[in-house]
Amino acid sequence: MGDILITDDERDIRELVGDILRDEGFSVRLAANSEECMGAIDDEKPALMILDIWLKDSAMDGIDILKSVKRDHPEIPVVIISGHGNIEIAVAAIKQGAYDFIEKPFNIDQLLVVIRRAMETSRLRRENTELRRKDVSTAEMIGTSAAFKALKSQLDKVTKSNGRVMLTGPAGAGKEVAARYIHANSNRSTAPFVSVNSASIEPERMEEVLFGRETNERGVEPGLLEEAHGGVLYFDEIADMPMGTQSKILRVLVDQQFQRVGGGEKVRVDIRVISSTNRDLEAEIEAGSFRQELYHRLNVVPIRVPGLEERREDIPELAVHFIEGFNTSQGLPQRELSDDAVALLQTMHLPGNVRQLKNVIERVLILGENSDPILPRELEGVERGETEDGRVVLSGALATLPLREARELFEREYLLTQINRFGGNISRTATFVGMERSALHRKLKSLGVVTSSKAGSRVAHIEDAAQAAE
Ligand SMILES: Nc1ncnc2c1ncn2[C@@H]1O[C@H](COP(=O)(O)OP(=O)(O)OP(=O)(O)O)[C@@H](O)[C@H]1O
Repeated sequence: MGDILITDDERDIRELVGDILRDEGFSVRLAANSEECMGAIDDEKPALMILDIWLKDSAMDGIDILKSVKRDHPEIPVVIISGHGNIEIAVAAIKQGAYDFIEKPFNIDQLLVVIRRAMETSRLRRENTELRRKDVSTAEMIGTSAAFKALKSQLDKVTKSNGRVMLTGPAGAGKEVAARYIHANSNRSTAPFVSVNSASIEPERMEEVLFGRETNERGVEPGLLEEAHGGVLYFDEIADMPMGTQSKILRVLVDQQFQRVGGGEKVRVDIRVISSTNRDLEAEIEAGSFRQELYHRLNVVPIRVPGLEERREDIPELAVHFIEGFNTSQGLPQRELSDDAVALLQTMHLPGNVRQLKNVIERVLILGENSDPILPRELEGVERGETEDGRVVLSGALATLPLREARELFEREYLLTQINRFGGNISRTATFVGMERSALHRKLKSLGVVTSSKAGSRVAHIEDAAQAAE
């Protein structure tokens, strides 16, 4: 967080305010006239300004400085100090965008209250802008693989309806992104998208958070259900919802109304519910930890979000998207990816899916070298099974096998990964691995690797495993 810039031509006042704010834990800079003040802003943008209206021996007075700051840095809150009886000027300053004003001689407690409030308002404003930005970017769905196109066309079919959707798929695969996509393309897009992370709310507070509260002292405090009115309520990992809350949500879905905690009146809301899980809810029902009836109510349109494993072709496009995103949002370097780095990303084990890919990219941009392009060595060695000096680490199983079997095991894993990386396309795989197409076919056959269609894209797997699954 930046500091507070105090501009006052009266040395005693400027130093006194400075000392008090320092004692309160703020860092401060002092300016005696308009030149020092503008110079200090150019050096480093302050988090807040305290500005005297009358400045002796200055090219600009306080109002001129205020106008210039509001034009160039509208986000900096400015608190004006005005002389006693200068109310009109103070009001004019507020019209020019000052956050508040205090009159001389002022009481220091009063000044501290105004400063704290101004800091808090500006923090909330920043967070809001951040959230809006996040909202827009999370509604973006990047990917062109067959599996991803199949997902998108399923999502497109449900945007216009009001049907409850249950998104399933592994952690970090993009279930929330898919839910936001439905919302952004539906006729509810101008109403809120409210996300409920069932795991992060303490079970005993769950009902208050969802349904809101009514007390004599504080009146009505709306919950997330009311906040989502007209829009979408997204239950992230629905399996984490406590059983008691599950019954209450079920009742809301049946009755279309509910009561706030401590309240008597029935509240009606118009919400579309989208939920997600990476667990097997049918097994949770069997185990008695999820209500069957709620499952049926929520699972009207089930949609599976494929893990990154099934759409490795999307990795280059996603990686570039994240590099650009981190450049815009955090000013991280805009770097190119070398072909080898792309190949490595596409073959890496990424159990955390798109989220993990995003983290890998962020880490490289923060910790990596500052030259172009990004090289494979920057993408942590351990993730490709190598030690720092580039030697391959043998897994326990591999190390105990004779060479021929070990080589077979390696070849099978290697080719499976490569085929999946190229979306099941044998010609492209053959070119990359440096084999004739027909030789590759023979090799795959001898290793028992087959390809088949899954969710619209071709995936490779081991023959026996496929048969076992059927
Ligand atoms: N298709 C996509 N395009 C761009 N970014 C994506 C895409 N899919 C996922 N992401 C990004 O990956 C991260 C994880 O996505 P998201 O939170 O939607 O996953 P999730 O499946 O809901 O995860 P969890 O199960 O852990 O809640 C987010 O930062 C999101 O922005």
